[in-house]
Amino acid sequence: MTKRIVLSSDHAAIELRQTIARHVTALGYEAVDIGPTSPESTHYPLHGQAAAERVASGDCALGIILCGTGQGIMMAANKVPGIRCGVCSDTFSAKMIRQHNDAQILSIGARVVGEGLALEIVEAFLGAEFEGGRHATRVAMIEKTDA
Ligand SMILES: O=C[C@H](O)[C@H](O)[C@H](O)COP(=O)(O)O
Repeated sequence: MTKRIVLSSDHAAIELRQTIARHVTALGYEAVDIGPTSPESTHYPLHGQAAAERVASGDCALGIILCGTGQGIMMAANKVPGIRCGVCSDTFSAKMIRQHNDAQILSIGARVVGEGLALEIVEAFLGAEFEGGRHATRVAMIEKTDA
């Protein structure tokens, strides 16, 4: 089955989010872009939580969220129980948040990284798998704080 990837952002990242959604589709995933589409100012917590809920419910396997810095929307997503989201501005971190932290959601700052790097960050995140082992022990320790 095609992996479903949810995408959302605030107003600061609409164009980059749409570019990433097209790239995700070209890579063979199903992009579930939940908007917004209007350039009007909006509130990143709404969009971070909405994407995180799609992942937490199992509707989507992974997520990619964006705001100006990637920070605010990441903070909002991480408030949803069971969600692990990291902000990445480099490909190494994007790979490692999958391999070591089992992050289901990648956050990117549209005012921080350019389009070319953002697409490479997305590929690094989607192309990596959780390694388990000692990392699973540590992720379980994070999960305990949700209980
Ligand atoms: O972490 C928050 C994000 O970077 C927001 O995208 C940013 O705060 C929005 O700022 P403004 O309302 O000035 O466009």
